[in-house]
Amino acid sequence: MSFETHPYTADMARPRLSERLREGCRSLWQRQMEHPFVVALGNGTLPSANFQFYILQDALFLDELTKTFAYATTKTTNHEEMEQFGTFVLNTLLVEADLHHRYGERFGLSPAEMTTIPMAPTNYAYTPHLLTIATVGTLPELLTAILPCAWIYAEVGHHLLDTVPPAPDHPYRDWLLTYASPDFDSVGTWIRERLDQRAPFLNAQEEARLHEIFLTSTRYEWLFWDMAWKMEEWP
Ligand SMILES: Cc1ncc(CO)c(N)n1
Repeated sequence: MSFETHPYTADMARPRLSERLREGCRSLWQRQMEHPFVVALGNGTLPSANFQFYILQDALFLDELTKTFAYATTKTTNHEEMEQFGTFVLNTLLVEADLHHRYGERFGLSPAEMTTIPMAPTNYAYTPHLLTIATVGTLPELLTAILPCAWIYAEVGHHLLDTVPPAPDHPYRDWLLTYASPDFDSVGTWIRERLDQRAPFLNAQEEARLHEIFLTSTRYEWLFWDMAWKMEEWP
């Protein structure tokens, strides 16, 4: 029986699954906002070498995130979901890649040149975490693995914009406006809705696995800021 036809019996007193997942790593979420890379990105003091490192790594990351969304289309027969995952594929390529290419241009790099840079260690570990779940995991597992990407960036974007409204000449203004936008919020909101809708059909073991996956992705999101702050290198 599919989740669409099964009666949805939400326990109103209990926080939603997505809230429980975030609550499980609350302090690490808070530490994302306080990471020196994030703070400096927000107030515009981040050295351009760090931002350049970050954008180049993130362009590589987004290619793998696009593939993860593409795999998601194969894990559902619900047309609305298939369409939304397809939209995420396109938007990741068009909206975010456009942002990256504009920054790439500022650094004098063409889109092709941007992909010749090798992945730094953290990126090289994070992306297979997503792709493994995308290929062999269930749809709730996939949704959980990508949720911190969407949710943390929206929270970071809003947090930074609220803390220091960026001046017109803020060097990272476009980045801040992209991730603090209602369009970007809707990505995380939609993923949470779909996951929460499936929550009543998961057993304790399956839910425990989701906590593990969510924590791992959240850890990698923190490490990604840290990678760019330290301009992480291979030995
Ligand atoms: C590492 C990382 N996580 C999440 C996002 C948001 O899409 C991004 N651009 N990069």
